[in-house]
Amino acid sequence: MAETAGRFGVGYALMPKKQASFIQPSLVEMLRERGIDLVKIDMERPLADQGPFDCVIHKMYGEEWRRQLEEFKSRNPSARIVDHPDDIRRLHNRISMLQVVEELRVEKEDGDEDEGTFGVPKQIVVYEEEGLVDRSLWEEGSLKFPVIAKPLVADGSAKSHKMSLVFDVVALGKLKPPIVLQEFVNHGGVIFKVYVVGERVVCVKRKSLPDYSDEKLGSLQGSMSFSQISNLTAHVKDHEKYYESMDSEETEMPPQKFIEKIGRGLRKATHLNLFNFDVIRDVRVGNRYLVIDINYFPGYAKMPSYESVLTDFFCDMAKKKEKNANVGFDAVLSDKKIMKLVSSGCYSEGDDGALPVSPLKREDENPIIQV
Ligand SMILES: Nc1ncnc2c1ncn2[C@@H]1O[C@H](COP(=O)(O)OP(=O)(O)OP(=O)(O)O)[C@@H](O)[C@H]1O
Ligand SMILES: O=P(O)(O)O[C@H]1[C@H](O)[C@H](O)[C@H](OP(=O)(O)O)[C@@H](OP(=O)(O)O)[C@@H]1O
Ligand SMILES: [Mg+2]
Ligand SMILES: [Mg+2]
Repeated sequence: MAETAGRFGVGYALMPKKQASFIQPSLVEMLRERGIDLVKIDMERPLADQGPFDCVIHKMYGEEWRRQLEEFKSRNPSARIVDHPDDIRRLHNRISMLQVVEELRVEKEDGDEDEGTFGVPKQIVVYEEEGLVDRSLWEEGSLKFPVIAKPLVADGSAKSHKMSLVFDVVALGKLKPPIVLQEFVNHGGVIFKVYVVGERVVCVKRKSLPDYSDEKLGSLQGSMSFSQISNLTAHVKDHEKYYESMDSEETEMPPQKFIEKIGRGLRKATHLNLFNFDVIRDVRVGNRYLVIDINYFPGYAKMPSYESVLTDFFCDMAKKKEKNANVGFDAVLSDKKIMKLVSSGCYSEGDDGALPVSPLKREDENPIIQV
């Protein structure tokens, strides 16, 4: 790797399809200009022998990979792992995935508009086939049809996205546990996909399943299968055009501050930096928002301005690294190093507090040790 002094190295471990969608030349170039080098990790060699990396990003699983990360971290304690397998694992089970939402509390601040409330749809998990025809589920009114049947395991496999909208008990009996039965909530045919990248929260609209009126339901039987209906899959080539069409969609966006508070609350609760969550607005209660899905390391390239959002994320990390490298030593960075930091592009003149120490500012305040 080229001269790394003053640069910030990011190693990535992604499956080929994910690498093709996420590591785009536009991202590599924008990062390079800001002093950040994206380097592919060779999965055939020990991670700890590669680098140097200030940060490792990944969407890989398995005990061997976890061991590699731990070995790398033990030899590079100041490097960041984004994100830790233990924190990602919670999202691989559709019950534990949404438990963090149920436990989340969001403070209403003075002056906040009436943002509404949030939660998750009613859902149960069925582990055995006999549980699928247990009349008590329906007689107590704990759930009502239609329900969405979702695989309990959300591990990124095609199988984990295979779902069905179930209209009656006969269709339930054909499902294969373990399975989550989640109440279908009419939401106006539009879903809000909320991308979180560190402190950044970006909400976009996507097409979703349509609403089902009572009379329509009266004529429906059995079930309807679908998969990744709100993902911008290959058939949507022109993302920009798609977003323009969705912008003209009259469904109102949720209050941005409210969504940001939920996104930042989930980030704090899960310790994750790279995820998105799907939100639907319950048409029965205009300002009731339900989180139905949380995804680790989603399709960021589908997010408008993904390059600059990801670049800001890595630049924030690079700034923190420089600050940490100097905190406690009252070090004064030489002008040369300051210039190198500024030239690396992650800092700009006048960044308030961005530079670890500013000799001019610090000298004004109090004598500090020269290094
Ligand atoms: N409780 C619900 N009520 C109404 N529609 C729902 C509900 N749950 C899911 N859907 C619809 O089904 C789609 C897929 O559900 P979900 O997002 O849970 O699946 P997924 O396979 O994890 O999707 P992704 O590609 O986002 O990972 C949603 O985008 C939405 O259109
Ligand atoms: O439209 P988005 O960005 O939400 O689509 C994502 C989807 O939400 C999941 O994150 C997928 O990952 P898995 O759950 O692991 O399958 C992403 O697939 P990927 O191949 O990009 O990782 C979708 O892009
Ligand atoms: Mg989803
Ligand atoms: Mg998902």
